Amino acid sequence: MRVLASAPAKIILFGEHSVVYGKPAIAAAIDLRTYVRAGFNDRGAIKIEAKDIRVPGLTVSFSEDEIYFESDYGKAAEVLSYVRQAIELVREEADANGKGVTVSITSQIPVGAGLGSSAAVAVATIGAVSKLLGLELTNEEIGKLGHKVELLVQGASSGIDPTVSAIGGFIHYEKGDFEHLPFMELPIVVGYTGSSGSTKELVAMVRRTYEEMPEVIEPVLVAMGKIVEKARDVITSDLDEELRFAQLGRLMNINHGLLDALGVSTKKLSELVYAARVAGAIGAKITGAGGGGCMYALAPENQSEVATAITIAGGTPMITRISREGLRIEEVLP
Ligand SMILES: Nc1ncnc2c1ncn2[C@@H]1O[C@H](COP(=O)(O)OP(=O)(O)OP(=O)(O)O)[C@@H](O)[C@H]1O
Ligand SMILES: C[C@@](O)(CCO)CC(=O)[O-]
Ligand SMILES: [Mg+2]
Repeated sequence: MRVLASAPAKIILFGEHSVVYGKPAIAAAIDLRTYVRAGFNDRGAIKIEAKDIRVPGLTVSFSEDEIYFESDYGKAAEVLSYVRQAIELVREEADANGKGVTVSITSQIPVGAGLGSSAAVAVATIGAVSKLLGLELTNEEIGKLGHKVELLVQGASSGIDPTVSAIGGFIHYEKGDFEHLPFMELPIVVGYTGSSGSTKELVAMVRRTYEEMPEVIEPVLVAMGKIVEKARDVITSDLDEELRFAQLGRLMNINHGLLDALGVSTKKLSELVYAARVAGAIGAKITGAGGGGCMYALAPENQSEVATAITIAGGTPMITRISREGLRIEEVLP
């Protein structure tokens, strides 16, 4: 038997980092996906084939008649830890420890770019392997297992990324509980800096600053939580669209300033944010953990001008849509 599953990327509209401290956040699944194919092997081993991930530390040396491959095995294992933990958790749930499982991954999501590649790969792996092992899990349960994977690998995770990747759509999230917000088409442009940041390291960096000066950082996190509540009120209000976008844009700009204050912006991210605003976006901010990765801009009138400005500033623009669907079983073959 073989199973193919897919799970989407996400953007965090408001509330990244503060959500790790129990504050609310708003996120949406977007139409970039990670695909995981799972099957059995008879070696009793976990075998992972990850086609889109570069393994750091691989060295190949050539001599007259031999080719040597040398690899930093520690780093290779670390890079695959989300997938490995996901498979181990499902094998445990299914009482199938020791069962040989092979997974093969292909992904459209840039890695370490704030678009939830870690959550999508964990959720799609859990989806494919649970189906393979005959476990009946709801998408919500799979999101919770994805959260466990992120906690095991990163040490800290709010769970918002695996939740939105598993269930899809547009959500308000707080301490493990989520609520679907009314669906709205968001005229956004995502701008990718081309560099990556590790969520594990960025979350740990914010934690260190918080522990050094809680009296300074706590009010920043509280303000971020208030931004999210205000944004939810705007999204669910019956104000006309123009007014709603104008208010959301201002809230995005304030949220970006506070993320910068936490130290998770970079020169390039801020350049893309300002380039988008100058080109007419009504709001722009980092999305995800920062330290590189992506920003997004709200541009109801002029998505293509904003995309061009992001390109001129050295970024890669992506015009994406919200994905109503989360985890999807694409194919089950006997
Ligand atoms: N296609 C993939 N195949 C295997 N592992 C992947 C894949 N995509 C992501 N990962 C794992 O996820 C890690 C990146 O996760 P990280 O949380 O740091 O960034 P992100 O999820 O892309 O961004 P954010 O958490 O800010 O939304 C990679 O180093 C790798 O371990
Ligand atoms: C930085 C963070 O808030 C969002 C990463 O997409 C981490 C998390 O919520 O687990
Ligand atoms: Mg991640």
